[in-house]
Amino acid sequence: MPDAKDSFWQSHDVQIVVGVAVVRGGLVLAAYRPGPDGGWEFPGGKVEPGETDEQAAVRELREELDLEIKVGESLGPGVDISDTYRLHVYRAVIVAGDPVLREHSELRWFAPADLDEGNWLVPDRPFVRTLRTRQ
Ligand SMILES: Nc1nc2c([nH]c(=O)n2[C@H]2C[C@H](O)[C@@H](COP(=O)(O)OP(=O)(O)OP(=O)(O)O)O2)c(=O)[nH]1
Repeated sequence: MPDAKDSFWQSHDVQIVVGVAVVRGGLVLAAYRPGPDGGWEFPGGKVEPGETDEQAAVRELREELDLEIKVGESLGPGVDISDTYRLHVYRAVIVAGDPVLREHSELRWFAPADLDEGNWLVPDRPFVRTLRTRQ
């Protein structure tokens, strides 16, 4: 029998935020989210109703960076950002364009060995570790 806690979780919609680890020439693209809760993050954003993670990733990178990408493998299980948001991260390669700075304060290409998860948003850290150790 499900108890009250189970039915709460079952009825509770979790919204997915998709992050994209764009890899080019062995380097990973990081974007700096400004503000008091800022830090390095993967470009991306919230998946809209009716969209797949992949469609959201393509749309967000077009909007945020003017970049056309091809989405690849998932970097691992989703990580909770809060009670309502969960982060999914995928690898991607560039199909066309160069990243244009629009919404972040900085864009930087990191060699995997130089990735320091301590400077990243907390939910991103397991994915950053995966990139550093399994490039
Ligand atoms: N884009 C992105 N957001 C992340 C990452 N890690 C992480 O905790 N977040 C959080 C920050 C935000 O609270 C939330 C995503 O919000 P967002 O502002 O990027 O989403 P969005 O582009 O759809 O924008 P909006 O709904 O505010 O208009 O997820 C990450 O790697 N990339």
